[in-house]
Amino acid sequence: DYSHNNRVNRWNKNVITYNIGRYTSDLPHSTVDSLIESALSVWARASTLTFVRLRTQRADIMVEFSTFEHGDAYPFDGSKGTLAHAFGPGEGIGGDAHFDDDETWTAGSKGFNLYLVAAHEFGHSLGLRHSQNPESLMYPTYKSSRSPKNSQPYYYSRHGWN
Ligand SMILES: CNC(=O)[C@@H](NC(=O)[C@H](CC(C)C)CN(O)C=O)C(C)(C)C
Ligand SMILES: [Ca+2]
Ligand SMILES: [Zn+2]
Ligand SMILES: [Zn+2]
Repeated sequence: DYSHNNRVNRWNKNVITYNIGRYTSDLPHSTVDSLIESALSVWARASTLTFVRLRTQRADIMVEFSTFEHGDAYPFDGSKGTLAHAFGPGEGIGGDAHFDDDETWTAGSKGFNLYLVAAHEFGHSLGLRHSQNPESLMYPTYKSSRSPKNSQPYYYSRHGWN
């Protein structure tokens, strides 16, 4: 299971902060910023959560691109294979989302679509596990064919958020 959940499985607040650290060189910073923001808005729409971006302070969700060994117990594996991972809600590394920068990150259908992968990772950052439903955003395998609109997480509408 790629969501390295710690024992807490929900944030105990509705305003979650995020901070984008090291960027990928595959895309302009502004494009990365907007794809990350769009991926978070998917979850904001499906819950009562609000996401606030911080620039200098440590945030609940630290977003970074890195390769191989990068300071946690889950080193990346070069091109292909694992694309990213994220930690369940909690202090410190809890909530953080890391993207393997040995992948080619795109805003379109080439390489790996950052919006789709980020939406999946932020699901873990909010405490969600994988779904066996191939149409779900939380399906464990990347599928570029998934159109963002029909992968709206129905989770909260069925289970509620708080
Ligand atoms: C193309 N490679 C894959 O499909 C790989 N899957 C992933 O990298 C998952 C992320 C995707 C679903 C965005 C890892 N994960 O669950 C993170 O939370 C493998 C299935 C090979 C592990
Ligand atoms: Ca990889
Ligand atoms: Zn996952
Ligand atoms: Zn990591």
